[in-house]
Amino acid sequence: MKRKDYISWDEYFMGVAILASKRSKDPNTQVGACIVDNNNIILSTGYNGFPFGCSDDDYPWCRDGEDTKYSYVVHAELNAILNARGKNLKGARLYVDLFPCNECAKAIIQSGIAEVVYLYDKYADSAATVASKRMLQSAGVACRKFTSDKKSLSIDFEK
Ligand SMILES: Nc1ccn([C@H]2C[C@H](O)[C@@H](COP(=O)(O)O)O2)c(=O)n1
Ligand SMILES: [Zn+2]
Repeated sequence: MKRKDYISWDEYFMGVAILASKRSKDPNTQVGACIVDNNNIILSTGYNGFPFGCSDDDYPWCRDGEDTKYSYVVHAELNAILNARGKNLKGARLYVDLFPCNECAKAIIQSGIAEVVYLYDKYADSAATVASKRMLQSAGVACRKFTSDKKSLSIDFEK
Protein backbone atom coordinates (compact mmCIF):
# COMPACT_ATOMS: atom_id res chain seq x y z
CA MET A 1 0.00 0.00 0.00
CA LYS A 2 1.31 3.48 -0.82
CA ARG A 3 2.43 5.99 1.82
CA LYS A 4 -0.23 8.38 2.97
CA ASP A 5 1.85 11.16 4.48
CA TYR A 6 3.45 12.43 1.28
CA ILE A 7 3.40 16.22 0.73
CA SER A 8 1.01 17.97 -1.67
CA TRP A 9 2.19 19.74 -4.83
CA ASP A 10 1.56 23.09 -3.15
CA GLU A 11 3.61 22.07 -0.09
CA TYR A 12 6.40 20.79 -2.35
CA PHE A 13 6.66 23.95 -4.46
CA MET A 14 6.23 26.37 -1.57
CA GLY A 15 8.88 24.31 0.23
CA VAL A 16 11.22 24.78 -2.75
CA ALA A 17 10.52 28.54 -2.72
CA ILE A 18 11.28 28.73 1.00
CA LEU A 19 14.43 26.67 0.54
CA ALA A 20 15.56 29.07 -2.22
CA SER A 21 14.97 32.00 0.17
CA LYS A 22 17.57 30.50 2.51
CA ARG A 23 20.19 31.53 -0.07
CA SER A 24 19.32 35.21 0.35
CA LYS A 25 21.88 37.42 2.12
CA ASP A 26 19.27 40.04 3.02
CA PRO A 27 19.43 40.36 6.81
CA ASN A 28 15.83 41.57 7.12
CA THR A 29 13.66 39.73 4.58
CA GLN A 30 14.52 36.57 2.69
CA VAL A 31 12.23 35.78 -0.25
CA GLY A 32 12.23 32.75 -2.53
CA ALA A 33 10.22 31.92 -5.66
CA CYS A 34 9.55 28.78 -7.68
CA ILE A 35 7.90 28.68 -11.12
CA VAL A 36 6.08 25.52 -12.16
CA ASP A 37 4.37 24.43 -15.38
CA ASN A 38 1.00 22.72 -15.84
CA ASN A 39 2.65 19.30 -15.55
CA ASN A 40 4.08 20.23 -12.14
CA ILE A 41 7.59 20.49 -13.52
CA ILE A 42 9.81 23.16 -11.97
CA LEU A 43 10.88 25.68 -14.61
CA SER A 44 12.92 28.01 -12.43
CA THR A 45 13.70 29.30 -8.95
CA GLY A 46 15.06 32.55 -7.56
CA TYR A 47 15.68 34.54 -4.40
CA ASN A 48 16.29 38.19 -3.57
CA GLY A 49 19.86 39.27 -4.11
CA PHE A 50 22.16 41.62 -5.97
CA PRO A 51 22.83 41.25 -9.71
CA PHE A 52 25.80 39.20 -10.98
CA GLY A 53 29.05 41.04 -10.38
CA CYS A 54 27.64 43.16 -7.53
CA SER A 55 29.27 41.74 -4.43
CA ASP A 56 27.12 40.78 -1.43
CA ASP A 57 29.98 42.11 0.69
CA ASP A 58 30.40 45.49 -1.01
CA TYR A 59 26.84 46.62 -1.74
CA PRO A 60 24.64 47.88 1.10
CA TRP A 61 22.09 45.73 2.92
CA CYS A 62 20.68 48.62 4.96
CA ARG A 63 17.07 49.81 4.64
CA ASP A 64 17.60 53.47 5.54
CA GLY A 65 20.05 56.21 4.64
CA GLU A 66 21.46 57.54 1.41
CA ASP A 67 22.46 54.28 -0.21
CA THR A 68 20.14 51.37 0.50
CA LYS A 69 19.61 47.82 -0.76
CA TYR A 70 16.43 48.93 -2.56
CA SER A 71 18.47 50.52 -5.36
CA TYR A 72 20.25 47.26 -6.13
CA VAL A 73 18.39 44.14 -5.05
CA VAL A 74 16.69 41.93 -7.64
CA HIS A 75 13.49 40.53 -6.20
CA ALA A 76 13.00 36.78 -5.93
CA GLU A 77 10.13 36.70 -8.42
CA LEU A 78 12.05 38.66 -11.08
CA ASN A 79 15.13 36.51 -10.53
CA ALA A 80 13.02 33.37 -11.02
CA ILE A 81 11.56 34.79 -14.25
CA LEU A 82 15.02 35.79 -15.52
CA ASN A 83 16.55 32.47 -14.43
CA ALA A 84 14.00 30.70 -16.64
CA ARG A 85 16.17 31.99 -19.51
CA GLY A 86 13.39 32.51 -22.00
CA LYS A 87 11.46 29.29 -21.29
CA ASN A 88 7.77 29.64 -22.08
CA LEU A 89 6.07 30.68 -18.82
CA LYS A 90 2.57 31.00 -20.32
CA GLY A 91 0.06 29.41 -17.94
CA ALA A 92 2.72 28.73 -15.28
CA ARG A 93 2.27 29.04 -11.51
CA LEU A 94 4.58 31.10 -9.35
CA TYR A 95 5.08 30.17 -5.69
CA VAL A 96 6.56 32.91 -3.54
CA ASP A 97 6.76 33.42 0.18
CA LEU A 98 5.97 37.18 0.04
CA PHE A 99 3.22 38.76 -2.08
CA PRO A 100 4.81 40.27 -5.23
CA CYS A 101 5.44 44.02 -5.47
CA ASN A 102 4.20 46.17 -8.36
CA GLU A 103 7.45 45.83 -10.35
CA CYS A 104 7.41 42.06 -10.10
CA ALA A 105 3.69 42.06 -10.93
CA LYS A 106 4.52 43.75 -14.24
CA ALA A 107 7.06 41.04 -15.07
CA ILE A 108 4.69 38.27 -13.92
CA ILE A 109 1.93 39.57 -16.18
CA GLN A 110 4.16 40.14 -19.20
CA SER A 111 5.72 36.68 -18.92
CA GLY A 112 2.32 34.98 -19.06
CA ILE A 113 2.32 33.46 -15.57
CA ALA A 114 -1.31 32.59 -14.79
CA GLU A 115 -1.32 32.08 -11.03
CA VAL A 116 0.52 33.38 -7.99
CA VAL A 117 0.53 31.33 -4.79
CA TYR A 118 1.90 33.32 -1.85
CA LEU A 119 2.63 32.54 1.76
CA TYR A 120 2.37 35.90 3.48
CA ASP A 121 1.49 39.49 2.69
CA LYS A 122 3.36 41.55 5.27
CA TYR A 123 3.35 44.72 3.13
CA ALA A 124 -0.36 44.46 2.21
CA ASP A 125 -0.99 48.13 3.01
CA SER A 126 1.93 49.49 0.97
CA ALA A 127 1.32 51.38 -2.28
CA ALA A 128 3.45 48.79 -4.11
CA THR A 129 1.28 45.87 -2.99
CA VAL A 130 -1.98 47.73 -3.64
CA ALA A 131 -0.79 48.57 -7.19
CA SER A 132 0.41 45.00 -7.67
CA LYS A 133 -2.98 43.53 -6.74
CA ARG A 134 -4.74 46.00 -9.02
CA MET A 135 -2.58 45.06 -12.03
CA LEU A 136 -2.69 41.31 -11.36
CA GLN A 137 -6.47 41.43 -11.10
CA SER A 138 -6.84 43.51 -14.29
CA ALA A 139 -4.59 41.08 -16.15
CA GLY A 140 -6.49 38.03 -14.91
CA VAL A 141 -3.61 36.55 -12.92
CA ALA A 142 -5.15 34.45 -10.14
CA CYS A 143 -3.70 35.00 -6.65
CA ARG A 144 -4.27 32.68 -3.74
CA LYS A 145 -2.83 32.35 -0.28
CA PHE A 146 -1.01 29.10 0.38
CA THR A 147 -2.74 26.82 2.86
CA SER A 148 -1.65 23.57 4.44
CA ASP A 149 -2.64 21.50 7.43
CA LYS A 150 1.08 21.34 8.29
CA LYS A 151 2.93 24.02 10.23
CA SER A 152 6.35 22.98 8.97
CA LEU A 153 8.37 20.50 6.93
CA SER A 154 11.79 19.33 7.99
CA ILE A 155 14.83 18.27 6.00
CA ASP A 156 17.41 15.89 7.42
CA PHE A 157 20.92 15.57 6.01
CA GLU A 158 21.42 12.33 7.88
CA LYS A 159 19.26 9.23 7.38
N1 LIG B 1 7.77 40.34 -3.23
C1 LIG B 1 9.02 40.70 -2.82
C2 LIG B 1 9.19 41.76 -1.94
C3 LIG B 1 10.46 42.07 -1.53
N2 LIG B 1 11.50 41.37 -1.98
C4 LIG B 1 12.84 41.65 -1.45
C5 LIG B 1 13.43 42.97 -1.61
C6 LIG B 1 14.30 43.11 -0.37
O1 LIG B 1 15.52 42.38 -0.52
C7 LIG B 1 13.47 42.45 0.67
C8 LIG B 1 12.53 43.39 1.38
O2 LIG B 1 13.26 44.06 2.37
P1 LIG B 1 12.57 44.76 3.61
O3 LIG B 1 11.96 46.04 3.11
O4 LIG B 1 11.52 43.83 4.16
O5 LIG B 1 13.69 44.99 4.57
O6 LIG B 1 12.71 41.48 -0.04
C9 LIG B 1 11.31 40.32 -2.85
O7 LIG B 1 12.28 39.64 -3.25
N3 LIG B 1 10.08 40.02 -3.27
ZN1 LIG C 1 9.15 42.65 -6.43
